[in-house]
Amino acid sequence: MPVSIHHIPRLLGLDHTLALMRDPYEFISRHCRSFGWDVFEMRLLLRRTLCMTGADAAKVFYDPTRFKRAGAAPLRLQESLLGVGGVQSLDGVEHTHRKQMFLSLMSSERLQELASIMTRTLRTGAERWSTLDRIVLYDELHAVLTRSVCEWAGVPLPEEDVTKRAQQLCAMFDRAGAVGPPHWWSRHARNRAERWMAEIIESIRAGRIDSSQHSAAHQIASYRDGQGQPLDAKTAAVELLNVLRPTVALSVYIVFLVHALHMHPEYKRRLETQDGHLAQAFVQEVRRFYPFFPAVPAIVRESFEWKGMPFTEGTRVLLDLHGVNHDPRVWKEPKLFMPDRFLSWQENAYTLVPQGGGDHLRNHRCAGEWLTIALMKAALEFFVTGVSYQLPEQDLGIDRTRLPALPRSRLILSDVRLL
Ligand code: HEM
Repeated sequence: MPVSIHHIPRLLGLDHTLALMRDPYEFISRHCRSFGWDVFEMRLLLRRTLCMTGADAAKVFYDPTRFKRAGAAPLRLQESLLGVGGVQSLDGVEHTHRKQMFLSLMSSERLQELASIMTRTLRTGAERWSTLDRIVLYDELHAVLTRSVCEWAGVPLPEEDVTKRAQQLCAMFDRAGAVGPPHWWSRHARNRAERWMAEIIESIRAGRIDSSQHSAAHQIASYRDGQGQPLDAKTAAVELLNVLRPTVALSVYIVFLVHALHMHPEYKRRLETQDGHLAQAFVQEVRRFYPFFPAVPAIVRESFEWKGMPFTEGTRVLLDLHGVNHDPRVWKEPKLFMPDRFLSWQENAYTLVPQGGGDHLRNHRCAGEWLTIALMKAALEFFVTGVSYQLPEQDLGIDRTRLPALPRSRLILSDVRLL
C-alpha cells in the first residue's frame, strides 16, 4: 500500500539552482531531514525537479522500467563533463550493448596492469618531487594519471604534450560545475580533447597507430553496435574520454586518501603491518566519507507514485548519492571516518553509492568502479610504504562549495623521499 501524504513536500520559490550549487553535497539531505520525508519537489533550471535520498530511493531510482537517462543531464554538463552521445545518455539494449564494451576493459589483469603503470609513474614523479621544496599533490597527480591512463589505453602521448593534455582532461571535471569563464574553459577543453581523441580513433581505424587489441582505444575504435555499425568518430571520441577523464579525476580520491592518512595516523601505522583487508576497508571508507559526486539525474519514464509523491512522466529526478552514503539509518556515526566499519560489511548496491548504485551492466553504475578501487589501493600502498613526506602548515579544510570538493590547499607535500 503506498503511504499517502496530505501536503507534498515542496520548496517555495521560483528556482533553487543557485542554492543547490552553493551547497551541492548537503542540500538534498538537509531538506529531506527538515521535511521528514525522503523526497521533495523544487525547481531546478526552471523545471519541476524531484530530489530523493536514502537506500529505498536508490532502489527505485535504479529501476530502468521507471527512469530513463536520455535528456536527463543538463546541457551545460554535456558540453563540459560528459559530452554528447556517450553511454550515460543511452537507455535499454543500446545502453547494455555499449556498457558491455566498457566492462570488458575491466578484467582483473587489466586493472592490475594500470595499477602497476600508475605506481611506476608515481615513483618517477616522486623522484622529481624529492628535488623540490614542496609540491601541490592534486596538480602533480593530473600529469601522473594522464601519462598512466594514456599508456594503458593505447593513446600515444608525446612528452611535450603531457602538460597540455593533463590540463584539458582536468578542466573537464574540475571546472564543469563552475559558472562563467572557468566553465567556458571546461567546454573549450572538451572541444580540444574530443578533436584529439577523434584523430586517435581515425588513426587506429586507418592502421596508422598499432595499438594493442586489448586497449581501450582499440576496443572503442573497433566497437560495433547491435546493428553491426561502428561509432562515428565524435561519439567514439566521447567514449574514449569516458575512460581517460575519470581516471585523471582519481586525483581527487588520491588527495583524499593522503588527507585521511594525515588526519588518522593510527591507520597509517596499522596499514604498514596489516594485510589487504584493512587497505580495502580504508579505500571504501574514503569513497563513502569524502564528498565527490553529489547527485545523479534521471527522467521519469512512466508516471507512478512513491511515498505519496507523484512522479509524473518526463519529470527530472535527482538521487542524492552523497546523502545515501551518509544516511544515519544505515551508517552508524556517518560523519566519522571509521574504516573498520568495512571490515565486516555486507556488500549492498543501494547503501554505498559514491559511483552510482544497482547493477554495473543493467544500470548506469560507474563502469570504472573496480578500476577506481584497484588504483586507490595501489596509491594507498605507495603513500604508506613507498614514499615518506611531510605536510607543511596549510589549510586542510575541505571546500564543499566547489565541485568536486577538495582540501583548500589541494594538499601540499614537502620533504618527499622515495623509500
Ligand atoms: C574518479 C572516481 C570516479 C567517480 C567518483 C565516478 C563516479 C561516477 C558516477 C557517479 C557515475 C554515474 C552513475 C549513474 O549515473 O547512476 C559514473 C558513471 C560512469 N563512470 Fe565513473 N567514476 C569514477 C571513475 C571512473 C573511471 C576510472 C572510469 C573509467 C575508466 C569511469 C567511467 C564511467 C562511465 C563510462 C560511466 C557511465 C556509465 C553508464 O552510464 O552506464 N568512472 N561514474
